[in-house]
Amino acid sequence: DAPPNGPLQPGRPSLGSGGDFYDVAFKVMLVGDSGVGKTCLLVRFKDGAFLAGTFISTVGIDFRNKVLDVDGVKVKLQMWDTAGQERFRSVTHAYYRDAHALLLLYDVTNKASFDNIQAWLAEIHEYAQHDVALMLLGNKVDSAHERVVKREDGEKLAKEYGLPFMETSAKTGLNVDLAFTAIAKELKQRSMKTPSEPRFRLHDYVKREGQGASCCRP
Ligand SMILES: Nc1nc2c(ncn2[C@@H]2O[C@H](COP(=O)(O)OP(=O)(O)OP(=O)(O)O)[C@@H](O)[C@H]2O)c(=O)[nH]1
Ligand SMILES: [Mg+2]
Repeated sequence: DAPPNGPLQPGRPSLGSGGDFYDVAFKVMLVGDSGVGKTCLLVRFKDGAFLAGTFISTVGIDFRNKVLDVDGVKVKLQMWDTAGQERFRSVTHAYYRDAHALLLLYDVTNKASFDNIQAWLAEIHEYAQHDVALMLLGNKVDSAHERVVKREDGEKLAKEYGLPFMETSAKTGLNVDLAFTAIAKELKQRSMKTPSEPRFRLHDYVKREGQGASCCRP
């Protein structure tokens, strides 16, 4: 139900089919290995809750909407929660093309999910728009004892590919709102033709606002 993302018309919000008013809408897709916490991250952001207990793997693709107020502009994020399982890959490939932003997740307690990031990036390169807004997230940082991927490893990989990076926890909520807000700010800025406004810098914003281990480094 998202309208085409034409120029903003403040004061003339669109009415979504769910009865939600918004000025501009974007599609954000979550990708990464099965079990890294994509669905939990989305549920945490949307409902402020954590899905503990039995892991229910996503089948195909799922949708959730949320309207955010970004500096006085109502930004609707239509969020696509993809299945990480290999057997659904052909289903999710079809959605990449329409995504304005991608959140690429790995699980800091699962080395394989981190090692697979490069394969995910290759897939993104193949199927997504070349200018898609992309952010790397290392999830489950609440599980300190099970951690096998160091924060520095995530930072290094992100730097190598020029990606903004944060560690998150769907369980505690750490940096979850921030990740989606940062993406919304970036997309809003890109869609607005106001050269007078200082350019929003996703990298700097995430670095400045992100919480976590950065507090403890020298
Ligand atoms: N400790 C901890 N557990 C988490 C976190 N996020 C998710 N989990 C757990 O990890 C498991 C997988 O989470 P999901 O969100 O369903 O994973 P997914 O990436 O959507 O997996 P697929 O749908 O198969 O692609 C569940 O048992 C969650 O409870 C987190 O931040 N911390
Ligand atoms: Mg899922």
